[in-house]
Formats: sequence, structure tokens, C-alpha cells
Amino acid sequence: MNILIMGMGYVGVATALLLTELGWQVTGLDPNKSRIRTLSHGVLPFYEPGLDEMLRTHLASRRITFTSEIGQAIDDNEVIFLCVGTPSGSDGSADLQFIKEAAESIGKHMQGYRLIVIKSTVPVGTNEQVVQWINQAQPSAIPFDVVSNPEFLREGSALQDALEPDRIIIGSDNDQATELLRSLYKHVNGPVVVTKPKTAELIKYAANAFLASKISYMNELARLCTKMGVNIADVAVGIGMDHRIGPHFLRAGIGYGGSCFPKDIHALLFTAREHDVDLTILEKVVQVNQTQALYYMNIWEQLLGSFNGKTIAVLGISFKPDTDDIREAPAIGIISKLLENSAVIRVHDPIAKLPKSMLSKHLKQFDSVEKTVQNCDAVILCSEWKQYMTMDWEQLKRRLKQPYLFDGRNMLDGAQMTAQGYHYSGIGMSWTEIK
Ligand SMILES: NC(=O)C1=CN([C@@H]2O[C@H](COP(=O)(O)OP(=O)(O)OC[C@H]3O[C@@H](n4cnc5c(N)ncnc54)[C@H](O)[C@@H]3O)[C@@H](O)[C@H]2O)C=CC1
Ligand SMILES: O=C(O)[C@H]1O[C@H](OP(=O)(O)OP(=O)(O)OC[C@H]2O[C@@H](n3ccc(=O)[nH]c3=O)[C@H](O)[C@@H]2O)[C@H](O)[C@@H](O)[C@@H]1O
Repeated sequence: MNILIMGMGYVGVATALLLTELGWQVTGLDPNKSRIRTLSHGVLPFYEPGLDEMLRTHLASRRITFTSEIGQAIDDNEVIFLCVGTPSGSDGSADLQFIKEAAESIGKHMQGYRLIVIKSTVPVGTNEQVVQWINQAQPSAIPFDVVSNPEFLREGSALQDALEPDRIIIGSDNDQATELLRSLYKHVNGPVVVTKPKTAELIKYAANAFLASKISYMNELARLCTKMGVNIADVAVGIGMDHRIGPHFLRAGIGYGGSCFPKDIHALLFTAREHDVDLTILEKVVQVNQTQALYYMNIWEQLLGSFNGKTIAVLGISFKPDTDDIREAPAIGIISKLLENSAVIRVHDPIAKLPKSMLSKHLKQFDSVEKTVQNCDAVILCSEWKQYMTMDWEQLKRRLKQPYLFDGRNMLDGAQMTAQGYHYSGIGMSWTEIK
């Protein structure tokens, strides 16, 4: 069976390669021609471990091709996955313009039966809306089905998450369509849950919102830990051993970021408001996240005396390690706050780059940690790249003007750093506790 993937972003490329790996013939479509050229040359347009190798293998076997020619692509493929972006609108709702455009072009170009699979994260009711958009765009009635199949992969571990998902959710009202999609995934190692399209759509938002709630809960508790001299990481171990709670997503830090948690929670809150329901817990989850980095910046500022006129190294600008994605990254908010406070900032990330438009004589990015920390008054760690955990901090200290080390991800051993002479402060631990 031939499969078309519309949208060559993180999800589209990962899905395309997964389906190719499973033995299907796959075409990746994107209106962005330079993205298509790059992919056709075996280069990923973003950083994602493991995917580049898989891309080159499958290009060589001709199991995967890339195109911007929409009419031909819809003509050639019986199953079409929608993996286009669903960004936040100005009111917080999910902006469905790319979904609508994709649905309309399917309606316009399809010549025979098509199964349309919505993988993008979309609000409840979008499945029905896509059916209407396709119907309206069809010059004459041709049968098709639309099923919802939300994606749960994480950036940085997309390949592993796609190959071994915790579950595959299929939201469908039609048994034949369900079986067709199920057959595509038959070699994937993960349970399949078949449900209604609306339920599938809500499961996706509910999962992201729940994960974000765990993080904000721990982050708020971390503030109390800081006041009381208790270490939040120890609390996380103790509560995480209860299997009803589980050990994951309990890491306190400077807040969650990325292209999905913030936008998806705003979209869910928007949906709730449309239905006159207050999701008060979720509103607080957002509030805690928006204030978490600032809360600890205030503490760090007190420890340092002031940020004004100080030179600060910011290590790790991506929203988490193993990705080059800086969308909604907490580091960006921290950098803005430092600039407001007239600090000079020196930035490093193993992969991610600050946009050129952000750089100035007060904000520079360097290609090595050694150069970055030279003559700095403090180092702020913003994402837990392995490189930062394993490097020689004793050597680095000699390059610093003052050995202040603010660990926004609790990635280093505070006692060890203190023993090495650092003024170390993490999230959710008293700064006097380890002196
Ligand atoms: N990034 C992630 O880790 C995850 C994202 N999602 C969801 O998946 C969806 C896609 O996310 P990303 O891959 O991050 O998006 P992205 O923004 O990286 O890529 C979207 C791509 O769609 C293309 N596009 C726009 N209109 C198109 C059209 N009419 N036809 C074909 N391509 C078109 C764009 O040019 C772009 O390359 C979103 O709804 C997101 O919420 C879900 C799970 C994980
Ligand atoms: O819908 C999506 O796009 C995806 O969103 C998240 O994936 P992702 O944003 O790639 O990254 P996560 O690993 O979930 O991390 C998100 C943020 O939470 C932070 N985080 C995570 C875990 C934790 O314990 N503490 C914590 O602060 C990370 O640093 C990061 O900033 C979900 O984990 C995926 O299941 C989902 O498919």
C-alpha cells in the first residue's frame, strides 16, 4: 500500500520513516521546497537522534520519496496522514488553517477512495470538520474515511517512541477504516486502543496536560522545599516508588517548554472556556510554569548580589536535551530577563542555535563551553545535555570570574560541586543545605 504523509516536520518525518521501516512505500509531502530538497538529499531539516541514518537507508532503497507536487501525491497514495502544524492562535485556540488547507487539497485532487489519518494534535470535533472540508472541496462525491490517530512521540527520542509506543490510539466510526489503519501498524510493538474520534482527540490533550500538571506540581513543591531545606529530588524518588504515582515526569526544574505542552494546554483551556467549564487546575499549571524560572532567577540574583553588569553563561538553550528546538524554551525567557537586568550573556548549546536576530554585543553564542564561561560571574544550566553532566567542572571553574553555578535542571551533584568550590544552587533545595 502506498502512503502519503502531509507535513515534513518532526512528526511527519518520524511517521514517514516508521512506516517505511515497517515495509510500506511512503511519500513525504511539504509545500516547503527547500525542506523537500534537503530531505531528498538525505539530510534532516532538524536534529533528531537516529532518524538521519534511517532516512539515508530508506532513500537508498527507494522506499521513501519526497515531493511538493500535491496533486500527483494525492493521486498516487491510498492512505494519507495529516502531520501538519497546529500552532496557537492569538486567543490560545489551535489554529487549524494548515489542516483545512490539507483537507481541501485532498478533496480537490482525490480520484478514488482515500483513508485520511489525522495525526496532528487537533481539538475535539476536528475529525468531523475535516470530513466537511473534504466534502465541500470535492468536485463530485468520492468515498473516503477520516480517522484520528494522535501521536505521542517526544522530540529527542522520536524513533524509539514511534517504534515502541505505549499505545496506538485509533479514533474511528468505521470498522473497515479501523482495520486498514490497524494493518499498517501490525508490526509495531504496542497495544492498539480503538475509540470514538472525539475521545481520541481529547486523549491527546488530556495526556499532554496531565504530564505538564505533574511537572508544575513538582515545581511548585520545589519552592516549598527551597524554603524548608528539603531536596525535591529526594521527594521525587520517595513518591515515585508508589506505583500509583510512578517515577516519570517528577523532575523539578525551570519549567516545561517546547512546541507542544504550552500550545496544547492553551488549546484545551480554550475548548473548556467554549463549553463554559473551568479547568482551574490546568490554569494553575500554566501559572506555575510561567513563574517558575523567574522564581529561581530572583533567588539566584540575591545570591549573586545583582545581575546588573554581570557576565552570565547560559548553557543549554533547547527546551530539553537531544533536540535543536528552542520553541518556548525556558532558556529564552531567562535570557530576556538577564538582558532586562543589564547583564552580558554568553550562550552555549551542543546543537541549538539562537536566531541571528537575537544576537548583539550583550548576547553572544559560542561553540565551546570553555569559551562561553570565560570570565563569567555565574553559569546558569537550562537544559540537561549529557555533555554538561560529564564535563570537567573543576577545570572550568578556573575560567570563571566568580564560581556561581545555578542548576536549573538539577543535573549536577550539588555536594560535589560545592566541594569543588562552587556556590551551587539548584531547584527545590536550600542553598545553605549543601554548604
Ligand atoms: N513535535 C512533536 O514532538 C510532536 C508534535 N505533535 C503534533 O503534530 C503536529 C505537527 O507537529 P510538528 O511535526 O512539530 O510540526 P512542524 O511545525 O515541525 O512541521 C509541520 C510541517 O507541515 C508543513 N505543512 C503546512 N501545511 C501543509 C500542507 N498543506 N501540506 C503539507 N505540509 C504542510 C509545514 O511546511 C511544516 O514543514 C502538530 O499538531 C503537533 O502538535 C504531536 C506529537 C509530538
Ligand atoms: O505532543 C507533543 O508534542 C509531545 O509533547 C511531549 O514531548 P516533548 O515536548 O517532545 O518533550 P518532553 O520530554 O515531554 O518534555 C517537555 C518539557 O517538560 C520538561 N520536563 C519533562 C519531564 C520532567 O520531569 N520535568 C520537566 O521539566 C522538559 O524539560 C521539557 O521542557 C510529550 O512528552 C509527548 O508525549 C508528546 O507527544
